Amino acid sequence: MGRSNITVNILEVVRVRPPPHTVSLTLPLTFFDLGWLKFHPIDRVLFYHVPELTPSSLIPKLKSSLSATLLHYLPLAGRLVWDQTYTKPSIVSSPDDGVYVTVAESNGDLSRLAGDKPRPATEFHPLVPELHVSDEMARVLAVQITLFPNQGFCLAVTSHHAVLDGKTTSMFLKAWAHNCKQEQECGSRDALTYDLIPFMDRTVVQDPTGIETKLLTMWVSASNNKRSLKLFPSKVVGEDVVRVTHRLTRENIQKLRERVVETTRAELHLSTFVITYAYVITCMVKARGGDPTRQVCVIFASDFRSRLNPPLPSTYFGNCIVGTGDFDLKAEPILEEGQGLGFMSAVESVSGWVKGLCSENIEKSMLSPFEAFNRMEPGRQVISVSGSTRLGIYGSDFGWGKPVKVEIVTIDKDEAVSLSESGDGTGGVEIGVCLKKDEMERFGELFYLL
Ligand SMILES: CC(C)(COP(=O)(O)OP(=O)(O)OC[C@H]1O[C@@H](n2cnc3c(N)ncnc32)[C@H](O)[C@@H]1OP(=O)(O)O)[C@@H](O)C(=O)NCCC(=O)NCCSC(=O)CC(=O)O
Repeated sequence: MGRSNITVNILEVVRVRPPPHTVSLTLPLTFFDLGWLKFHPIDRVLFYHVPELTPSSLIPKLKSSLSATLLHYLPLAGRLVWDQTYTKPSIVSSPDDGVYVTVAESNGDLSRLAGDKPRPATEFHPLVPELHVSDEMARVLAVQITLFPNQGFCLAVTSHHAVLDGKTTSMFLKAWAHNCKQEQECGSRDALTYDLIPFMDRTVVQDPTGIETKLLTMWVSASNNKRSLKLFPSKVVGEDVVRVTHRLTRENIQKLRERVVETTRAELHLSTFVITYAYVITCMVKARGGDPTRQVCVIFASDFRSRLNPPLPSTYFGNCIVGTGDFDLKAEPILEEGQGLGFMSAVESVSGWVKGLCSENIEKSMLSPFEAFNRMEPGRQVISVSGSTRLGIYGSDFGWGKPVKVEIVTIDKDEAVSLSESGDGTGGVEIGVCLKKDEMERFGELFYLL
């Protein structure tokens, strides 16, 4: 693979504001948001293949449609603030705020970057913008547009995880894409459809047991009794880490599902997500190998909008996700050889976690990571999911067609895998994986044994 000679030159950094006369806004964080306060931002890159595109036809349209979209998504133009006199952080947005947009140009090969084959993980880093974060203030969203002359462009969105979950980010991207496409096709914009207009009333989030206060106490004590928005330090991604996209077709998933049904009479939840994640966990644990008595941390986030009683609107803006899984899962049953025993064990675990999702467990799920991550031995394998199989991210057509590929860049920081519905709309799943090269080779060999 060799060292990369891709260059990315920054042409400009501009602040895109909402339309004039927009009001100021303050939106407090809820306990769902607070759980993610110090987690690294999520960097997504959407690649578009448009060889005939010129910068003058792309950049002004993306900027003006972003401005129009911010009218509905005002918190994204703003800042997260937490000074020493506020009990909890809030998002504030004033008319002078805006989203920083970086415009860049690259000599890279878009088809290769947007392909599936092994690529150095670090090659994606110059494509994503920085999100400014200090003790008192954090930007909420940053955007980078990188042009690949005669090939197309990529759009990177870096979002603060205490403000946006996957559902909110995908809703915003679809709204922005809708506005941009309309502007090109009709020279004007239709109103956003109901499903793209965010619902911002925070009073619908109930917290009868005071999860918010407990989380705030933990964050303050984790920062030497200071109120600080500083993020946890991120792991440096080595040059030996590669990014690969693996795919399961709808038929592959069905074949795996039948294998489970033939093996057990247990009533399992055999959704696309359960089969896919169990398969990925099996390959990850086997690719790492090692001491069979070791423990593995396996987690994923679930969307609780429809799981709360009463449910929240599906368009609720902010985080409404809860982490689930097992911090101390035994590797041994997953490492079992023969008759797909390891896979069966992983399916039973993931199925059990999904079936067990209920609002009564929210407090435990929100608070337990603090204790668990403090006591885990260094180097424990941690498997987690970024994105999801039903966010519809490939629907983000800004007027130049659907993205040819979407990557979640930040999975390389914490050995997460990214999941998304396959871009071709055939019901398969795309799985983004970042591992050291030798471990990735073992993962690939196991994955394609199917
Ligand atoms: C917990 C889950 C992952 C479990 O998924 P499952 O698919 O197993 O379970 P489920 O009950 O939702 O769906 C089971 C079956 O119901 C049907 N079904 C359910 N919802 C559907 C929908 N919207 N459209 C079509 N079918 C649907 C399907 O037939 C599916 O089976 P079948 O699948 O076989 O057709 C999911 O419910 C969930 O919450 N997903 C969203 C997670 C999320 O938001 N992640 C992002 C975290 S934030 C993050 O990571 C950062 C970021 O992204 O920026």
